Amino acid sequence: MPTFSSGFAAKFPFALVQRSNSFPGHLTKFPIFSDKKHNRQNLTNLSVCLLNSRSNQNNHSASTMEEINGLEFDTPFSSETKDEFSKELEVAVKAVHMACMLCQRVQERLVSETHEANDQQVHSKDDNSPVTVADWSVQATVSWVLSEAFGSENVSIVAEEDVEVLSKASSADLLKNVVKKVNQCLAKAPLLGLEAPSRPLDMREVLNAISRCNSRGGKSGRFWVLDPVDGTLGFVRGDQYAIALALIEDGEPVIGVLGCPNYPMKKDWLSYQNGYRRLLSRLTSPTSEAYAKGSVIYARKGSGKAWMQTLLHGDKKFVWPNSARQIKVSSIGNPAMATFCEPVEKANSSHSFTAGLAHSVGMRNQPLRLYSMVKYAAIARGDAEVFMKFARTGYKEKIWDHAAGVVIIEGAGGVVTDAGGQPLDFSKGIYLEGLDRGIIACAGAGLHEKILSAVEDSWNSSSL
Ligand SMILES: Nc1ncnc2c1ncn2[C@@H]1O[C@H](COP(=O)(O)OS(=O)(=O)O)[C@@H](OP(=O)(O)O)[C@H]1O
Ligand SMILES: [Mg+2]
Repeated sequence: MPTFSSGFAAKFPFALVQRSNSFPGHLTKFPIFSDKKHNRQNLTNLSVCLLNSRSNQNNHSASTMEEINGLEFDTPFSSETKDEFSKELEVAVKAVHMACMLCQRVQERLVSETHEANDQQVHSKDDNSPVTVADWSVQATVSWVLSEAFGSENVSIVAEEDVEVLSKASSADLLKNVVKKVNQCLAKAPLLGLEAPSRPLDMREVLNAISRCNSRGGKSGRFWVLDPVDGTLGFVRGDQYAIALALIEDGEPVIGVLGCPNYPMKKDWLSYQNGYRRLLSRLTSPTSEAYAKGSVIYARKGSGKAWMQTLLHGDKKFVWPNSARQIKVSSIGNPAMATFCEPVEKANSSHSFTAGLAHSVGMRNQPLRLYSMVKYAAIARGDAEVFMKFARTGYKEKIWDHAAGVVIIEGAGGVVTDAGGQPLDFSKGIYLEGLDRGIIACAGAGLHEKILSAVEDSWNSSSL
């Protein structure tokens, strides 16, 4: 049910409301009141509410967009408009909420422990990238939840982690810790309306849940894609990270869910990279509104919408779809006002090339450097206008680092392509095969075109 601020009601005095699902159907004008009670009476049983904007929706002033972004909808999928993939979406969102709770707990400990204790929590994979107890625990938890909901024979998952390190004899304590975290997390399933296991899972069952995620993707059929902790560096540094889950059908991502446990409620806090948590706790009290952080963002392909929910706290129950708020990309099209985001690590994307591109299109703001797919979330929430990533030649982007983000940005009204303007191809296995140079996501088509042509102009003279 939407609620409206008095400012919004003054600007948009009525809503066009559709009584049936036959779009555009019979539209009726309903006055908008600034109090919940009147709107509730007015809008009960009405399935679609089209806001009567006096101006073009894509052309709102910043203050108007804030007000639209601030609308509370607690029924993104009403019973009358049940859509394809609605059960998949519901289960995926709930699984990601659970994963967020698990990660928050692990990160709290990681950042509060001594360096020596931390060394035992962070492990190295063969490629030297870091992995923590949270990566395996989230992968086991999400795999178990999806298998329970849809039957393990129907669930195919591509995910980042395997059980190689965990299965070594020297990893016995680590495995015990993972099993403990998974069981603690699954015990909370009833809070989300999901079933908890009838008894705690044992080591074998946890290892099975992790290694079940061994799909290699492909161009036909349905599979899930999971990055249990994206931005592991940010995670271990007490900074931004994300849990990313997507569903791919016949090579196309159809559902995207991003858990962003440290996404601050205030946009300004996003720019404090490194030591984000320390800074936040120094400047605000844990009870203040600014401290409140964390969201789960999701979208379903073709719905033209993206949604955001705040994280669960304490023993509060979650009743789907809980309180979801629609999010939209920024309406800023002028490069001089736009902000671009990019990976924190120079090794993951050329900062000098993106700085040159930004300068040539007239972007003047400092880049927002964020770990993980929180960058996709920032574009979808309207907190930045452009995301660019240009990895070194030879690096192959993985599908789990992008699938959820693409669905969400598109749902929020933005555009994501490679640097040649082609959609990302999720149908070729675990890599984004054929990716042309880099990834460019934008709030609007105008900015996107400008950056694509800047890439064409400067690529040959770059060292990439
Ligand atoms: N060399 C290189 N170039 C480009 N990308 C790489 C590279 N190495 C790894 N990765 C993948 O990038 C994921 C992290 O990307 P981010 O955008 O979060 O980078 S950064 O940490 O902010 O610098 C990271 O995801 P996680 O491993 O889940 O953290 C990797 O999948
Ligand atoms: Mg990743």
